[in-house]
Amino acid sequence: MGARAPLVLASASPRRLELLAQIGVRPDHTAPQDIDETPLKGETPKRLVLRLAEGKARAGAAAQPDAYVLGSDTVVAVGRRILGKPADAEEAGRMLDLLSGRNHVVLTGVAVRAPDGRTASRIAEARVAFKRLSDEERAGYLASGQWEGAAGAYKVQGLAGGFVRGITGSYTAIVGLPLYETRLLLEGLGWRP
Ligand SMILES: Cc1cn([C@H]2C[C@H](O)[C@@H](COP(=O)(O)OP(=O)(O)OP(=O)(O)O)O2)c(=O)[nH]c1=O
Repeated sequence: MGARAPLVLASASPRRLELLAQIGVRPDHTAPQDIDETPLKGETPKRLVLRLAEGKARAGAAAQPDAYVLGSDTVVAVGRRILGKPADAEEAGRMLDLLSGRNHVVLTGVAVRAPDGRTASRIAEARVAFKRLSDEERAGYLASGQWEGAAGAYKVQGLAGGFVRGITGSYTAIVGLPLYETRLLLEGLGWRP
């Protein structure tokens, strides 16, 4: 047996590191990948999160081919719209207006590339019921700044937890890294801590 292969988390998200730590997985390092997250014309949310998760894993592997590389991507799908991270407070407000009083789906794609080049990926999702926001709640949430860096302009693990009436599916998919699927992928490709 050769030396143990390192694990690289191809992400800038501290939440993803925390989630991995929760199941005892500690990447040797993180390598954020700055890839274009714009959906292709007609692309479904599922295809988008898979493409981006695989793209992040592949880009990370280009820099470190001897490592296991983990990439993931989260979007919110409401009706036929796909919501990524808002660029500013104005866009965040528009996203909150779309979510207010409706159900939506959060999807996270996760991909692992092994040192031998095999890649495996999965999608996890959650259905989220969001309360109708009053003008005061909307303004207060925008002022909190917690919308920054979150798909759909909210973080269920913060103040917005108080807006969520119910969740069906994977909670960790909403926070950015579905732990069940991630564990299956790492184990399936032979990664060992
Ligand atoms: C809906 C929701 C999203 N999010 C976060 C998870 C993801 O980090 C983020 C979606 O953005 P992503 O583009 O998936 O990830 P990122 O930009 O944070 O990190 P990287 O691309 O480098 O891996 O939204 C929450 O933390 N809580 C929530 O309730």
